[in-house]
Amino acid sequence: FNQNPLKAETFRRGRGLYGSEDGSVPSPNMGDVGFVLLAGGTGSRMKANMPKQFLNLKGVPVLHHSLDLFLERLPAYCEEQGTSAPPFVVLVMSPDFQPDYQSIVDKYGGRLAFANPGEERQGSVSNGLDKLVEISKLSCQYAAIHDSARPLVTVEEICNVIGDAKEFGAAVLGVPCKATIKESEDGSLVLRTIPRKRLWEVHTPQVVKIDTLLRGFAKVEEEDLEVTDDVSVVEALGEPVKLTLGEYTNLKITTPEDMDVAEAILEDRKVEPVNMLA
Ligand SMILES: C[C@](O)(CO)[C@H](O)COP(=O)(O)OP(=O)(O)OC[C@H]1O[C@@H](n2ccc(N)nc2=O)[C@H](O)[C@@H]1O
Repeated sequence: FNQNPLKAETFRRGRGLYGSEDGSVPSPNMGDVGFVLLAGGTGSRMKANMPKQFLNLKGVPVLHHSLDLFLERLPAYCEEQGTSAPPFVVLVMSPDFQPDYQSIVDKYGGRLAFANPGEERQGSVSNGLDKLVEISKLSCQYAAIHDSARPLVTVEEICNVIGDAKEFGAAVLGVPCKATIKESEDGSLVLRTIPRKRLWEVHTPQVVKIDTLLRGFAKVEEEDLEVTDDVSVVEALGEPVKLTLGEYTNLKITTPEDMDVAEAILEDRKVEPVNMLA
């Protein structure tokens, strides 16, 4: 890599090796894509006095990074490209915090709506999806579900994953696993090692046809399956899910040290975080 700066750069950015040859970004029509932004967790692993989506990341709450992206930066990019912007964002948030965010909902009149969280992430997605179907009056064909705990996702990644969902019906951002992963039955002894070249760590947004998601949720409920992400319900139906190469930087804030890493990554970027409540 030292002798080949281009390859080193490609590797660092996670692009090119597995992604489009020329590194071009598609400009899919997003006029039929609704976003469900999940901010309904309690963040117990963070050991903070408030849920992690409200912690301060480079001057603004973690959640605001995604709100600004979905409500401002992505629509601006779509306009620049001459394509339709995503028309709706559903913000899944505890009723305890909704009054603090009502002014943003009012500001984006009709484009942004609240939904209440479920007990688990899956329940929050289901509530968000119902709200999206209600406010979009069936005009959205696709749902892009995003964890507010992933504040570093980029416009480029979103365009790529939406482009793939339009082609395959469902797509998920992810990166090839860097670590060797062991499976254990009892949490003590190794059962086996899963060949690393088959493993991907997946991120969000996960973009799925709404009608497929609704069918998948019905099946998951019927068979009492446990799912920790959204495309799992598509897998449960036996339908294809495209892996869209994302960036290693799209990390999920889970434990305190993730905040420092996220802050350092943001330092490197030109985007100035915006306080959406200001
Ligand atoms: C979808 C993936 O990101 C793919 O890697 C993960 O599987 C998600 O894993 P997870 O353990 O559910 O991650 P968490 O960080 O606890 O939650 C992800 C996001 O869902 C939201 N969340 C969680 C639980 C819940 N009842 N309602 C929610 O809206 C959290 O606020 C967070 O923004």
